[in-house]
Amino acid sequence: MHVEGLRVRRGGSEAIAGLDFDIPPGRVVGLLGPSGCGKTTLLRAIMGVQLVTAGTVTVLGRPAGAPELRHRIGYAAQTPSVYADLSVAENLRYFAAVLRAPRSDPERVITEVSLADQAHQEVGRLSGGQRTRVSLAIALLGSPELLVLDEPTVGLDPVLRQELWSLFTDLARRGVTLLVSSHVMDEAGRCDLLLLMRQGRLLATDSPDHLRRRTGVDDLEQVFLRLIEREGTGETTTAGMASAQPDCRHDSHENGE
Ligand SMILES: Nc1ncnc2c1ncn2[C@@H]1O[C@H](COP(=O)(O)OP(=O)(O)OP(=O)(O)O)[C@@H](O)[C@H]1O
Repeated sequence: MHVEGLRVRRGGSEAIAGLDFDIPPGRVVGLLGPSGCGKTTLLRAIMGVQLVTAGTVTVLGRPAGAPELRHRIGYAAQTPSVYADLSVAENLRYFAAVLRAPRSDPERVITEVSLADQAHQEVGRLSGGQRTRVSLAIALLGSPELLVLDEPTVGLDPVLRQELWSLFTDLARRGVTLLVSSHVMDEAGRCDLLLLMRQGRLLATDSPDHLRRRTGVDDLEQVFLRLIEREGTGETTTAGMASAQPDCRHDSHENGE
């Protein structure tokens, strides 16, 4: 994925104020930053559903929003788009048919998001965290090459969060690229690469380990604060827009971008 000179205006102000970065395939990439910093807007631009003021977004070698990308990208928005009056399995079967995903996919993805026990429950009667997982399961249908997930772990207990992050790492090992937004810093440490955003700009694009080394602090929340301080003193330019470093690679990368 390649983003260059991206600018977006929303509600009369600049939600994205000039972004440039690359995401190599087969990584778990965390998009982190405070509420309102532009994470959802960036994800929408990557999905091709956001009007942009300037810049280009290239996804899997095609312009964002190109029709042929529909079957190659899985997207779970922050607000789950699922049918409340259908069961989990019925929702999955419906979306699998729309996406022409393999017939065995609903069962597979229900297990992957740990919803097997709720498969026959109406979605409207599930908890918020369970509904989010239905949305995530839909994004996994058809085994997409890129998964774009907007805050998929909100409302989940630590055990489920851990399970989902293991699933993300597993998928990346199989060559899937994951872009996952979160404002929970303890999740940042699980990513191969972090995009740290603030007020529509990137503070840094780097692996958690490099960021720790660069700032001299271990806790990623403190790393973020350090980078903000440095930005105030004009030091962040070196904190840079580098792509993923060699030591944050997974073993296999089947998908070229
Ligand atoms: N529908 C909208 N109309 C106008 N402005 C919007 C709209 N949605 C978001 N914005 C503005 O765009 C900016 C970026 O919002 P965005 O939703 O991308 O942030 P975010 O980082 O995803 O926040 P959160 O973590 O709270 O979801 C904010 O200033 C917000 O007020």
